[in-house]
Amino acid sequence: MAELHTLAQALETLLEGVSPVERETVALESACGRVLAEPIVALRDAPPFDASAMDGYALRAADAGRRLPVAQRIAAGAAPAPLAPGSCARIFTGAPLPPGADCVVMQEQVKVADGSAEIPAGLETGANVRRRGRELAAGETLLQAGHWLDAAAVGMIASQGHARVAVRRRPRVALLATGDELTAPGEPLAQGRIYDSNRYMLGALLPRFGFEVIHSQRVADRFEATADALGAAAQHTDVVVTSGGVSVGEEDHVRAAVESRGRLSLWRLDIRPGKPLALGRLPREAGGEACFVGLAGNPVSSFVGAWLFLRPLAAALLGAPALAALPRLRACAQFSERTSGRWHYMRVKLDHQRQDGVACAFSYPDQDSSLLRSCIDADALAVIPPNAEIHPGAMIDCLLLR
Ligand SMILES: Nc1nc2c(c(=O)[nH]1)N[C@H]1C(S)=C(S)[C@@H](COP(=O)(O)OP(=O)(O)OC[C@H]3O[C@@H](n4cnc5c(N)ncnc54)[C@H](O)[C@@H]3O)O[C@H]1N2
Ligand code: MOO
Repeated sequence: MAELHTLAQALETLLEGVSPVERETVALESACGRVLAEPIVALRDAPPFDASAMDGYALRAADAGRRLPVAQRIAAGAAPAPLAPGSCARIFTGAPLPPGADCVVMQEQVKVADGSAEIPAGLETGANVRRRGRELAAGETLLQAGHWLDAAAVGMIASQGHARVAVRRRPRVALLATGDELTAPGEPLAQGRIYDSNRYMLGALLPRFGFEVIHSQRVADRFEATADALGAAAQHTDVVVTSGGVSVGEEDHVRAAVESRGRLSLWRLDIRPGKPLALGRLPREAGGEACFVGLAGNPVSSFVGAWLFLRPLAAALLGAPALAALPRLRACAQFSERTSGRWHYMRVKLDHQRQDGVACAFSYPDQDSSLLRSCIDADALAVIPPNAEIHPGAMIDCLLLR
């Protein structure tokens, strides 16, 4: 029997020679979920001027404790005149402080009559003022290349006045589901057949990792059909992903098809689920190669394999090293498990409230790799070493599915 490879060996094989894809420029409105291709450097201080943090009155702190004439009214967006000593200005939240003023008092603390304001004593310089450059100084690096853009990052880029941003293009994937038993959802189900769920599950998961699924099809369990589909799928893609057909049965043609059209680099891992996972490369006629990832057909094997392999592959293709590894969390197991000679990746639900701030991990009761239901609501994979026995209360490593 062929040797079982470790996850680390497989990741090294998969990522060898993989470099980031080209860049493109996109409108900020569609930048969320994309990865920066170059750093964002602050063009200007943020805030760009000293601004009032309250609706109230701007003045010199040294003039506090007196009645001051209200010399001007400054709304947000205005360009104020200098403030003479011994006077104050009506001001609103977000409005620029007039030159000369150094603090703001909230209007609730001020009595106004006949055009002058009774200012309480004891105001400090800087009170209720958002200082220029408090958030960001011009020239400072706001975001590094490789940063995955979330809503906050998109907002910060907008706050610097950029309407477009340089990102990595989405790595392109072709998804092939092998299996004569597979029927497309929506079609009648004949005896002995099942609906194809992997192609839909993977088609939903991969865009979350940053991929663009440009091709998706079912492939019959025949060597020629599999080889032709693999060869064609590689031509315009960065990655070809298959599900099923990588095990040892006579109907499993994927490995032989990869060998005939490209090269198979590694097969079979010491993990459960996902043991028969296969990796390789498929050449493109125009030059270069597509990465090949053959996920085991059991739905959970495909799901777990995608998180363990396609997420780091996306990170490498996007030049986003921070996304390469799933975040780890120690949690307190609330279940028993005896592992085989393989590393088990159990689908668990975490409860962060349960035990003195320690997260508790609840496993789906039936961890068979055919049951995709075990992945619903799973927020982590509990990683249990080979030949181990886990009991409730044991502290275990979990990989967060995000
Ligand atoms: N004699 C052995 N048999 C098996 C071994 C082994 O080592 N020796 N390994 C088992 C393990 S572990 C797994 S995992 C599976 C994986 O096999 P394949 O990758 O070849 O997958 P298939 O045989 O094509 O399918 C397995 C299972 O999953 C269902 N499936 C496949 N594709 C889909 C899809 N798109 N949507 C929904 N369900 C799908 C398929 O109907 C099968 O039930 O092999 C074991 N056997
Ligand atoms: O590796 Mo299979 O994925 O155990 O069911």
